[in-house]
Amino acid sequence: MGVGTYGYPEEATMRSGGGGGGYDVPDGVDIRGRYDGEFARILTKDALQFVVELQREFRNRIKYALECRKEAKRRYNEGALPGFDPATKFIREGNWVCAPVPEAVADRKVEITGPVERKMIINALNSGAKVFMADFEDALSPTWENLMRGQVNLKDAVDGSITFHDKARNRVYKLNDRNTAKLFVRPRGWHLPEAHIFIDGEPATGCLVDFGLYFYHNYKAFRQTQGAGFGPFFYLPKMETSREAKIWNCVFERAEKMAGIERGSIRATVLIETLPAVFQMDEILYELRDHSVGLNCGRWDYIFSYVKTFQAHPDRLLPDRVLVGMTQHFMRSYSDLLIRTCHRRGVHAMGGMAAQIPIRDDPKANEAALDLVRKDKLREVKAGHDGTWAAHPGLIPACMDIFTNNMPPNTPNQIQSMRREDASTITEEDLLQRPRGVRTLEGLRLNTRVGIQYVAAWLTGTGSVPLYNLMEDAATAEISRVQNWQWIKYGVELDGDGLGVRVGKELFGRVVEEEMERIEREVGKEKFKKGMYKEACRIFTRQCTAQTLDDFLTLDAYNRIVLHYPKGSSKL
Ligand SMILES: CC(=O)SCCNC(=O)CCNC(=O)[C@H](O)C(C)(C)COP(=O)(O)OP(=O)(O)OC[C@H]1O[C@@H](n2cnc3c(N)ncnc32)[C@H](O)[C@@H]1OP(=O)(O)O
Ligand SMILES: O=CC(=O)O
Ligand SMILES: [Mg+2]
Repeated sequence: MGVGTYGYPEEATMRSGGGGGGYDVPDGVDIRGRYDGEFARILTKDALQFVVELQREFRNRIKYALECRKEAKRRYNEGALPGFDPATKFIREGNWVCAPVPEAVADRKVEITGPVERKMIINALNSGAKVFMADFEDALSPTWENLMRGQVNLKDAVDGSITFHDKARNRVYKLNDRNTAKLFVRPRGWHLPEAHIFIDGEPATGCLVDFGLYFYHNYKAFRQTQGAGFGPFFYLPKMETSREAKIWNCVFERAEKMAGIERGSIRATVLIETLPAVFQMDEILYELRDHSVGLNCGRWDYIFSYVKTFQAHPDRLLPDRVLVGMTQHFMRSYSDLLIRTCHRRGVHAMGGMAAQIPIRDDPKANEAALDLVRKDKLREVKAGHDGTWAAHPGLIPACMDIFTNNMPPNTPNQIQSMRREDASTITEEDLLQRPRGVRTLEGLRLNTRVGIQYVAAWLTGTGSVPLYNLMEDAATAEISRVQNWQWIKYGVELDGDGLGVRVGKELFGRVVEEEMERIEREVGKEKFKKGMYKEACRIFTRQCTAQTLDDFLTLDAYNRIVLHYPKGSSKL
């Protein structure tokens, strides 16, 4: 059987036909995802028309921005280093500030994150965190079911009607009457297509679908109930340049015009999570200055991006993944410069995610994990961050205590009090400094064990998982993948365990075999057989041993989760 653009069977593509099997669509739209009465509440003709308008207006600029990424990659691969752009020095040195932070989101001491799953949305909004970042990105496997259910869930959450009945435990979940977290939504990155919705004969841009449908259905209720006249609020992932931020700014302006609301109503926090973007923080804020509520240290993707950017630089190999933390000089410099930049421009400097999660069955290990989280948060608040991320409700009290007790009393943030002028001396060399540490066989094994299990979960519709007592999502899995690739490509010596062995395809092949056996032992034969472990192993192994590094793990794996109507209703 032939394979279509995204690797799915052509037969399915051809049989899908226009009209999306029941959805009422505007001209130029072909819905190829499964029909569902609930999804039809979201995929209304008007909402789709808005997405179509965004797609038509911005598709060429998005394509151009992605071409620019390729061009930058070519330069880095030829030996260039990312750095500050002399042409935009006037922006970095100018005295402009962003629009004032809306009162509704002035206090962001702890933000919980999680996929747009129904029970988790309720738990997160009730969790006591100041903000909930509902995720279509790192924490979500973008199956048609997950995306559309996610939109339904968010709509119900914004209008306050969301409930969930856990039949197994006979427990009903609903929102607290008061003090629910403020909702931010993170759409996918620019690079991901939405292959279940075709517009003018090509897949829609994933993030325009996520943004467009959410905005269209929720802006009115959101501004009344959550934003005090502002919002909706967003997190924007994986950008590399201010050119990309400018597109988002125009998308926001377009949305505000469509809705007839004031310019600057929509607000967004940009994740600084690529190496090129750390040199563009002022420029990114400048483009979004009327729509900004700050920047966030997306530390996991940032580490991934360090490897990716330096894929052709064998002198910048990473040590074991567990050793690349926020105390490495390049990571600390990135966080310090982000704080200084944000506070100078009058917006939040948000911290990132500690990977530890509660360990239920081992109080001692649980206390040790909590201690690591506390240390990480203490470092963040003392450095000047205005808030941080928690992956699990069980971590919120500890994070909240640390941020509350280490900020000036009764202040929602430290934008004014922690200027961090000392960070103005941070240089390109500081931001690029090679991470220190050793490489071990256990590091290679752990990357492999975690990477395969993560991909297996992702292929079956789960985008964030607990593995070995840590939170794993697309960003952490990317580190495992690219680090293996880098070590194999350059035949690095494992210098940390006294073995002196060099990594090559043969050693990696043995590691994969042994780790697959271990995974089977750990998850049990039944689950192993029923799960997608073998498929995940094929994808992960191919990517780790490829001659040239794939840009994203999830772009390749996405081919495996696209299901076109009427080929078969969803198995996920
Ligand atoms: C790099 C980045 O981008 S980081 C941001 C993206 N990543 C994330 O958002 C990860 C979010 N966290 C999670 O997905 C989960 O916490 C995991 C997968 C790490 C752990 O999940 P589990 O082991 O299932 O958690 P656990 O069983 O301890 O959950 C206990 C309860 O807490 C709830 N819970 C756990 N995490 C969350 C969360 N992030 N938000 C809301 N509720 C949560 C569960 O729903 C469960 O509720 P219940 O008791 O009512 O049934
Ligand atoms: O999105 C957050 C990250 O660390 O990556
Ligand atoms: Mg990320």
